[in-house]
Amino acid sequence: MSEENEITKKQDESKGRQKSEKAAKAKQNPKVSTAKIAGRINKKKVKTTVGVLLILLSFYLFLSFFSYLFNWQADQDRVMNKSLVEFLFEANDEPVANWLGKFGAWSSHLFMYRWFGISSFGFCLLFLISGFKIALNIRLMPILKTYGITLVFIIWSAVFLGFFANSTNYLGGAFGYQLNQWLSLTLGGFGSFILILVLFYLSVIAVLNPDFAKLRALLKGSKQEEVDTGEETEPIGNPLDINILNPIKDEQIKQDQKSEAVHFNEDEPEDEEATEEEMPFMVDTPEPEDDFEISIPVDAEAEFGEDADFSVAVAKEEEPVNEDDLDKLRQEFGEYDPTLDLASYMLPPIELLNDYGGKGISVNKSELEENKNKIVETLAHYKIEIAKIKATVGPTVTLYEIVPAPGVRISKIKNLEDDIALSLSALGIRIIAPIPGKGTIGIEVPNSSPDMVSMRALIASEKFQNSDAELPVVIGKTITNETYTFDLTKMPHLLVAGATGQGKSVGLNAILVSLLYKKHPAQVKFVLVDPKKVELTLYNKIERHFLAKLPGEGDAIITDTSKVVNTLNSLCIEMDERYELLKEAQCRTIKEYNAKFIQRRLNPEKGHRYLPYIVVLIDEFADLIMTAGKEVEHPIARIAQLARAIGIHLIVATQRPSVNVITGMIKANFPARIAFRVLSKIDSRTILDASGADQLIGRGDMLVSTGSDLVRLQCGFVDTPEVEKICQFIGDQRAYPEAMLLPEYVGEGSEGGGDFESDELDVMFAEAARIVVINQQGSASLLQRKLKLGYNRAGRLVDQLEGMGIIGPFQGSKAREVLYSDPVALEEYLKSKGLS
Ligand SMILES: Nc1ncnc2c1ncn2[C@@H]1O[C@H](COP(=O)(O)OP(=O)(O)OP(=O)(O)O)[C@@H](O)[C@H]1O
Repeated sequence: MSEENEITKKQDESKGRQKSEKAAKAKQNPKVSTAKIAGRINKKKVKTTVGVLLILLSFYLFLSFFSYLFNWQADQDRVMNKSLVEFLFEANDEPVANWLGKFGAWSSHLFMYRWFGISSFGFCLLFLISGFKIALNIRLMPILKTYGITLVFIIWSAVFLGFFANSTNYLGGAFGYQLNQWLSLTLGGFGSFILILVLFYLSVIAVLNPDFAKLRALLKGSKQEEVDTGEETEPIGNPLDINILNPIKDEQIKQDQKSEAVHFNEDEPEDEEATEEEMPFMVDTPEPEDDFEISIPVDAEAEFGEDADFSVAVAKEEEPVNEDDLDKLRQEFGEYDPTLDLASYMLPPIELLNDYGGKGISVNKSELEENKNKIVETLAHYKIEIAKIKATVGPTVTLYEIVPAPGVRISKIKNLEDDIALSLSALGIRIIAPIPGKGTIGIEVPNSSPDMVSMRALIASEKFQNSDAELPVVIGKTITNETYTFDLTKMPHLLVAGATGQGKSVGLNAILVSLLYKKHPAQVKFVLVDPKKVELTLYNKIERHFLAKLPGEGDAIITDTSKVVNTLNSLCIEMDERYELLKEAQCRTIKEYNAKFIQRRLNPEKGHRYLPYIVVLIDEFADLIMTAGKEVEHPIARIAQLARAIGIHLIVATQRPSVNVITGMIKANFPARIAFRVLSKIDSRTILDASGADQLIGRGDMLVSTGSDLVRLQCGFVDTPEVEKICQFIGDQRAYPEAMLLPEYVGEGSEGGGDFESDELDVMFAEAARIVVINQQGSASLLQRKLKLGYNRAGRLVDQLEGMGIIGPFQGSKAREVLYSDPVALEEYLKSKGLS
């Protein structure tokens, strides 16, 4: 009891000291304190106030203008030629006729008579939309566009109406009337009228930018061909106007709040032998994030719809093109926009995610004090003196940063690492000696009541929303409560390990959800491998938007080992094809290639296409290696070695990070690794090349290694129902006709089928042979399409065509050679075999 009192007393004293010190500091440094005061003025409150005032002003002006239309004659004498002050404070006590009093009479006279006449009503609209945007972050209309159109309309209609006025009045206001007077002196009445009409025409062109090509085409009675997406075609906006990829961007995002240090015992030690009580000790308490506000503009679709119909069929309309023609194309159509096929696609709104950690980080001071004392005691036991100790409270773990007393060697502490951990004997203690980049030693101790980090807060964080990464991923929060994001393209592959139940699946969902919140279906595709058959099934709903699969496969999510082998080999073919395309385009990376394609500098007639990133996620890799061994290891190693430049990225997860699963070859190609809690030090070393993952506390506590440094994070939590809602939201939107098809891969067993007897041949053999020869292309996917066959039957037909000498053997990424160039010769051959 007395001990407790003493601690409380000390804390009070330290608080008192803290306050007086802060006051002293503020006096010494007035600049800092002014900045602090300014910081306290909540920007949001100022914005809300300004916005509400604008909305009220718009209603006030609207009513006063409206009243002016009926009462202007009654008030005009009193308002005429008076300044606001003169009018408000005139001796006359009689009320004015305007419904909104003297100020209403004066302001409506100003706008309607002295300025722009009746078109001044347009200002009410401008104040209203600005007010809504500033106060409530609601975009009633596209702001810039509305401003442009309204201001042009106000000026033009004032001039137009002024043309018909005999004196200054509320039609065109003084502006419209005077301008007309001057114009008719300069150009004459008729000339002015023509000029006004010309101005109208120019304004329409400048503001609305109508599509004259389409008008011309309509007049000629010919319609442009429209892009065939296999579904109902929607009006497609001008690609240059579209910014559907970042609907959250200009929404208000609350920033991560910076850590604020709470100091205990801030006095510097008076003598070298600082006692335990006098030890300088600070606690860093990262403040919880405010409730974030985020809304997705619901009018995104409407905006695109407003634009002129933009039907692009570049490849079909133009003959094979050279560079000059491509330039012409670019000028005519603007840049290519890969998202146009699904122009109305909307990113999932943040409301689909739950807010778990709303209350923020809780600090238990007595727990902190207790842990600090234990650390100091333990170190004293090993004769290690401490100059300073500081605690940073994170969501699940508190980091005690120790500055050893002068003369104490860090290596001494490092050598005693295990003993110290044993003495502190708390679960999940990790010692970092020294903390890289600092001369301090870190001891991480789990909090007794950990806080959850919700995915919602991570997605809404400024860092993620403003990330310009190609494949941005937000996965968790660091110990200092900072949001941790990374670009998957830079990793460029990820190895994820963790014992069962430690948060691996949640982590994988967090990665996928991050990408779904930032990317359009045209930009990224997922290949999902789920041998457990239950973890990833939720993503079935987004098959036609985001998934890629082998031709002829029913389900896009792969659960069968043999299909994994085929898919990985197919990805190798895709990789080779992409390298070929990059080589032809003289680009080094997919980013450069796509940029060139968007600028229409690559010819689709030559096989160039926009290349989406492909993220391959393999859950339970150990299971695969056990069943398929080298068959999967080989293509995975190939992709891992080569695929970074062409946009294929692997995320491989496993429960058992043993050396026969994570082999040297795999490890060498996966520099970035994520470890959730594992069961042994050996597992930790296998995955991270360092211990530490065995000391994590589970439930999303994890270590991320990016080659050079190791960061401890608390993984963002996203529950299955949330993922389901996100997939449902995406799945309900318009989709591509089918999942992205990967290149066809015919397994080794089915190569070089040998000769066939004619009664063994498929009944569609002759038909298939004709299709192959007419198209001069020997592929199963062609037969599948033309004959509407399943993948297996088309594959068998290809074998038979090869066996009968109509097409050549399988050549990896290249199409098979067709050995008959002439349909007549083929018919003769078929006749000779009795097949025609
Ligand atoms: N980031 C997190 N924050 C809070 N709790 C978490 C977090 N991640 C996981 N958990 C808790 O741990 C439980 C197990 O997580 P998860 O299903 O991801 O484990 P797992 O490692 O994938 O297990 P398995 O390999 O058996 O599927 C979750 O149901 C949840 O209660």
